[in-house]
Amino acid sequence: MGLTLDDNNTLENEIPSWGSSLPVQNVQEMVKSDPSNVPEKYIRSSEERPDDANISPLSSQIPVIDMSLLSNGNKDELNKLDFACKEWGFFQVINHGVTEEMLQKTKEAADGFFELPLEEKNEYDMSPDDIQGYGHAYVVSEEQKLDWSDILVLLIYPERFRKPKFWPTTPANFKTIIEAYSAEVGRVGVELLAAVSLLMGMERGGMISHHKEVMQALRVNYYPPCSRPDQVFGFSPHSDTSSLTILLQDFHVTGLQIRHATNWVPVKPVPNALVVNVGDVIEILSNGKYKSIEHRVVTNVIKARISFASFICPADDVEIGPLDQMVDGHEDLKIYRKVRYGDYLRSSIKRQHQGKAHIEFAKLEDENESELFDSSSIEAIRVGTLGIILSDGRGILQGIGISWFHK
Ligand SMILES: O=C(O)CCC(=O)C(=O)O
Ligand SMILES: [Fe+2]
Repeated sequence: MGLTLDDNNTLENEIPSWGSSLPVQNVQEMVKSDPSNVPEKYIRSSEERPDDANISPLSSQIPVIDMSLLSNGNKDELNKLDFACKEWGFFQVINHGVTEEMLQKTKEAADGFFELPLEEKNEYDMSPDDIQGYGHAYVVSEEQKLDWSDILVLLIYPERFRKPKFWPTTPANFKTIIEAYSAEVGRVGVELLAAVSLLMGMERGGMISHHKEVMQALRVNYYPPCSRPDQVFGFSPHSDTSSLTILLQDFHVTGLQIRHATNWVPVKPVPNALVVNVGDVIEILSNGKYKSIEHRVVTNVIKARISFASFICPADDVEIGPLDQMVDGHEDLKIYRKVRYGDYLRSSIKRQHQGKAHIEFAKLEDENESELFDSSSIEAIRVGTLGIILSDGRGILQGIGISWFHK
């Protein structure tokens, strides 16, 4: 097959590939044909299920950040952001400048797409080697449990990475609206990263330059109603591999829950607010000071829910590791190693979502574990030695010895 130039004049095979997901049944269609059916593949084990006993009443304590104050350099608001990123890893943003009309139009565009007949939506089907398009993500084995949702993933920035074949042409204004909304979200992301830069001891532009070229991806999540919301997840517990995620959620249907201590806190919609969370990149750069919090989505019996997750990420070849100023120059305090962002992202996409397990890729050996094996704390008895003595013929001997010990 020859190379094709797309609408952005990019050779399609110059667009990096981040991974793929196995094709699975369309959930929206499954519910349409039999609303009471919940196949075994979606039913979680009793230890894993959404459990009402662990639901926290602290929803109203999730911090609300006023972006207009933040942009005007208000110190109290900056301190509030510091607290939010440290203690919650999640916050809602108000006065962000994205108009109510735009939020509404964005939701209508997605409603219009998901209402299309399956055959039409399938024109945007993810190809087997891609995570862009209409389908599912993080399905890596035939055995794993599945999420009660369908998704549409689009790479927005850099523009040359877009694949127009995945952009719905119905509703007719889908592209214009999603582009306009995403540009606004990009602006909010830059503003928030400027504030985070100040908190991490940099100039306002520090984080953005650290990203080299911001990559922004959009995942539109569609969660159909489910007759057994107590047994399934709309989205399995996970943390995001982004720097920041900016989420537009349904203002009437609650579904998102975030981990706080040992409980799960529902993120109750604040009208016209955007929900923002710290992603793994900021957790790694800040050496764990700012937390990329595990979150999950639960379903309900009555109403479908749509959310728009915009992921703000660094360029593929950016090295991410704890910034020196976050450990006061103490190398030994670093809990993460330096990794190439593209490698981090790819290693996480290869895995099934299992909370924060994927961040291990960037973890240095656990301090406590290494203490456990500190030789000074072990009284060992040498039980054997294997030695090899080599002579170079001039009487100079070299020895190699391997000893084994028993405590
Ligand atoms: O639907 C939501 O509220 C959250 C979605 C999410 O966590 C994600 O897309 O990464
Ligand atoms: Fe997420």
